[in-house]
Amino acid sequence: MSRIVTAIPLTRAAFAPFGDVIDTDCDTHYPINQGKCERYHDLAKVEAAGENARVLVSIFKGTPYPFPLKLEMVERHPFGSQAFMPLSPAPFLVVVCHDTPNGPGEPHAFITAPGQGVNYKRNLWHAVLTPIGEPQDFLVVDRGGDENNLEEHYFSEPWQIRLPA
Ligand SMILES: NC(=O)N[C@@H](O)C(=O)O
Ligand code: NI
Repeated sequence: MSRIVTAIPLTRAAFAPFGDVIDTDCDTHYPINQGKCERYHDLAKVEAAGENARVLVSIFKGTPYPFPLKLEMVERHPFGSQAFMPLSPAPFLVVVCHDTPNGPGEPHAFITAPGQGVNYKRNLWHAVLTPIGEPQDFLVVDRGGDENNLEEHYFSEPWQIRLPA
């Protein structure tokens, strides 16, 4: 079986089983501040569970990866969601897997549009933050708390993730 996956453009519909797309292409927006600001409202479901759970807001300064990407590992966060919102208008790679009785299944790869972010559902298998071509900073919203919130899975054989032509 080929272990090559080519990324497709990120859309709300395609990503819905995995989490939320964070962008302004939505109908949940309305003016605030006497019309001087437009609020794009409630774009992602933030989950934070466990003892002393709280929501964290952080900045990740990501280093780009070479492509095609050699995907050896995916991870998940059993106690919370994780959102990545780029602070610069460049695409990045999103790779997610459904869980199976034998661990993560085949990777699904998406390339974001410039300015699009994602929110991974709680306990979703995903590749680590993967900028493309240049360093990129992200605002990250995820969970803090007492329990260990990181589980890693190393594939028996790596996958190759390609960018669209
Ligand atoms: N470990 C960490 O904070 N980052 C990862 O969860 C990631 O998804 O990049
Ligand atoms: Ni993560």
